[in-house]
Amino acid sequence: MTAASGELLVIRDLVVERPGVRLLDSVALSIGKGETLSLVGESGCGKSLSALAILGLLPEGVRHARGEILFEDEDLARASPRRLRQIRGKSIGLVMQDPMSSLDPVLQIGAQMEEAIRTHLPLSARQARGRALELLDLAGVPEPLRRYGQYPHQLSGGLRQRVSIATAISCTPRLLIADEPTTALDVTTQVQVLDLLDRLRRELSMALLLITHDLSIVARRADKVCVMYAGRVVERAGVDDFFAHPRHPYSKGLLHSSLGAGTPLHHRFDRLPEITGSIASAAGQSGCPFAPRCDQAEAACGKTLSWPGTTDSRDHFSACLHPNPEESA
Ligand SMILES: Nc1ncnc2c1ncn2[C@@H]1O[C@H](COP(=O)(O)OP(=O)(O)OP(=O)(O)O)[C@@H](O)[C@H]1O
Repeated sequence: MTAASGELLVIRDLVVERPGVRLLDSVALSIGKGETLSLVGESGCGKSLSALAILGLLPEGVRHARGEILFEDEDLARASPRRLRQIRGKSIGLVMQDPMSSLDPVLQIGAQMEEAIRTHLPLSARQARGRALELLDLAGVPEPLRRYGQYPHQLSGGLRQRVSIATAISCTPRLLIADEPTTALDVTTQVQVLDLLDRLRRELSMALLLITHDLSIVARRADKVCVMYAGRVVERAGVDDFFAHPRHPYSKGLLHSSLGAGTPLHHRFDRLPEITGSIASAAGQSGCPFAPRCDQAEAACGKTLSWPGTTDSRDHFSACLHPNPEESA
């Protein structure tokens, strides 16, 4: 997993902390050009913080302690605030769960899009207006001219999310980070917004980092998946391989608890246990963070702080001491 292999983004050994607490621990992942990587895991496992670390937007009091974030071979973890401002919005776009938090409620849609566009592109006001209307159209916003003069509260949730997507892609970024982009939307609108992201990814040759807790979205939309637990990546794989041969006990539990009877993804999860207990704030603590909830845990699991995990021949990584039964057979 090197930047030289043509990957767009390579994160290695990323550690993020607040005083006395390690929030992200040895996070490693990579996204190829034009690829969709899904980051999954339950609430508080570090998905959003990983995205914020990429963008150089860690919250106050939270700091990057170690590791590289290579974007097109440039280490963003060591980039200046000025350089990060150039990259954000231009080379890397961000779409958040609640469009109201990225849209300014007192500014007309068009005005805020123009502002975002002119921050990065040397366009006149007239050209920026043309570009904004083009982007609204590209993002499937009906009657772009009318919407242009409206305020965010005058739009439905789905339309607001389309506007924030249109703004995020205004400079044709190479990477779009979408943090739970459909969680606040009804089911039909969710599908439309995911379809839109997929279409834009293909048309603009963008890579997509799709943060979600919904494995059915991962199955349908992603090329690769990265499962996080308590600030660590516990499993990383191509999507087909992940659903056919999940390796980490946490992933297996996650699959089991999220797949209803009759879900056609894979039959083998019928035998897997529910995940009991709750996520431990265990990042950085001694031993496997999942051990307290794992039915395979044994004494060794509590003593393996620096367990590096294993990567099999299909580039499928799992941070578990126990091989799958089929691997050890
Ligand atoms: N501003 C902050 N200051 C201190 N700790 C924070 C801050 N934001 C997040 N954290 C901590 O970092 C850890 C990871 O949080 P993060 O928001 O990345 O989780 P998440 O997986 O995105 O969860 P969710 O699905 O609920 O959004 C949590 O333990 C959280 O309490």
